[in-house]
Amino acid sequence: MASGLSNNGLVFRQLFDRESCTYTYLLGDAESKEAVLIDPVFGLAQRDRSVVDELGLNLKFVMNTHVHADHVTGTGILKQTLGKSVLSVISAASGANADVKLNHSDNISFGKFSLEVRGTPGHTNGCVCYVFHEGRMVFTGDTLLIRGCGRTDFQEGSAETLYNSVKTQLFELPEDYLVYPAHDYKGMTCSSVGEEKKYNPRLTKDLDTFKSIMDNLGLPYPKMLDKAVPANKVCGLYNLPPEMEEVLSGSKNNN
Ligand SMILES: N[C@@H](CCC(=O)N[C@@H](CSS)C(=O)NCC(=O)O)C(=O)O
Ligand SMILES: [Fe+2]
Repeated sequence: MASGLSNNGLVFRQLFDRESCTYTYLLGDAESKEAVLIDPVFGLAQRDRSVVDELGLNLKFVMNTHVHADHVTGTGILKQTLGKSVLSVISAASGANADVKLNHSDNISFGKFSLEVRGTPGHTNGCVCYVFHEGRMVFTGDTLLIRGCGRTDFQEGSAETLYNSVKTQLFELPEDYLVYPAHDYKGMTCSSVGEEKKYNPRLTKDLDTFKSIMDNLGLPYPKMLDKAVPANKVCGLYNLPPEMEEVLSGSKNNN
């Protein structure tokens, strides 16, 4: 195996979308070549596909942490271009369509590795985090951001539920576990459970203060909200904005 590609047999890449500031994560087993992709973005499906191909991996699962509101998922288009052996994955509680619908404490395996599913509602009802114990990492979606957390003012959001999810499901993990969120807006790439327990300006507060912070974030709604949520309930393949439909018909022609 070429050096620099893997660590203890793990292949790991953090990929970024400049438009929505979304992180997509590729995890693979260098031995069996099985891999998973977490939170892909529609417009970057070709990039993701190239990385997977160049590293000699075979995607087994394309997974989402939740129904995203700010971008269309790349799940459907990747499935369409890579074939039926690639399975889409999201939580059952999300209410979205997928090949595999996860529940709390399920496991997703790729080669000799596996991800533990933890239900972490609050940002949305169907949010889950993926804990990768072998790598001492957790993929937190929009539940826990670096020095922040997902907003709770749409998509069934509840500040109290999110607070309890973080405290019981994430802050109980070992402090050295690295935190990999679905977004960062300030150029940060990863954190750790210990750092967030100590420095997160929202989640170090008591519940009432947290609720008041969340009630006063004053964030504009994501520009894509009305288009992204319905599209993401069906793997990002239907009810797409016209410019994305064009990409999709292109991908069919290229098959
Ligand atoms: N400006 C962006 C949307 C930014 C935003 O609302 N981000 C979400 C995660 S995507 S659902 C969020 O929870 N942010 C929390 C925070 O504190 O920033 C756009 O228009 O797309
Ligand atoms: Fe979100």
